[in-house]
Amino acid sequence: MNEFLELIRTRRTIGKVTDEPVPREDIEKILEAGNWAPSHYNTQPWKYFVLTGDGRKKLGEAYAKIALLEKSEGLSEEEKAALYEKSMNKAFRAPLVIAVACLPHEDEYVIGSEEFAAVAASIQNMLLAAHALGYGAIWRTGAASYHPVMKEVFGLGEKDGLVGLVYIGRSNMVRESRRVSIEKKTEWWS
Ligand SMILES: Cc1cc2nc3c(=O)[nH]c(=O)nc-3n(C[C@H](O)[C@H](O)[C@H](O)COP(=O)(O)O)c2cc1C
Repeated sequence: MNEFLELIRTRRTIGKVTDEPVPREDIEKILEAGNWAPSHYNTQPWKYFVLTGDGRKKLGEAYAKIALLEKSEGLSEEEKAALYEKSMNKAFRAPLVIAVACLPHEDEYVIGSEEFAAVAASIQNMLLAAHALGYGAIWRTGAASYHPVMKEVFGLGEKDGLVGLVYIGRSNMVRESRRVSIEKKTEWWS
């Protein structure tokens, strides 16, 4: 148990990883961890898109299309091409990208925000599993991940949404992180 608590404590957001491919059996372990997250009414509203190799191209094209739509005003053709390439490369920052979407259940008793909370729990499980397996991982979002183009690329419906793009790979990167003390975050009522 102490080991598990240590794992939670030592997980860090790692944005720089090598190109070394992640074996399928490790990917499946990470997905399995995600799939065991809790969800109200056990709706399990998550959907995973596993992007490796050229499978990352569609994500790159989405980043590039969004960048051109949002940032290309006033740019020369050469600058637009550079912006396209830079944005496309974002999808290739790790050998494995797992896009995690929330597909909220339609039943009227299901609360939409809880569905997204459940998917966040699923992502945290995946980050911990990746860390346990010795990988570096980062949960990325940013304006592009909520853009209609991104939704279209992943075939998401109106009420669905991308909750995170989880980039995973081997890394030697060491990062420190800080937390506000639990005393400042906690009221004890007894
Ligand atoms: C919803 C969400 C979105 C995030 N998006 C990004 C992101 O786009 N880029 C990034 O560098 N980190 C992103 N992060 C990671 C946070 O920056 C990171 O968790 C925080 O700085 C604390 O660092 P630690 O995870 O190493 O403790 C995101 C985290 C969450 C929960």
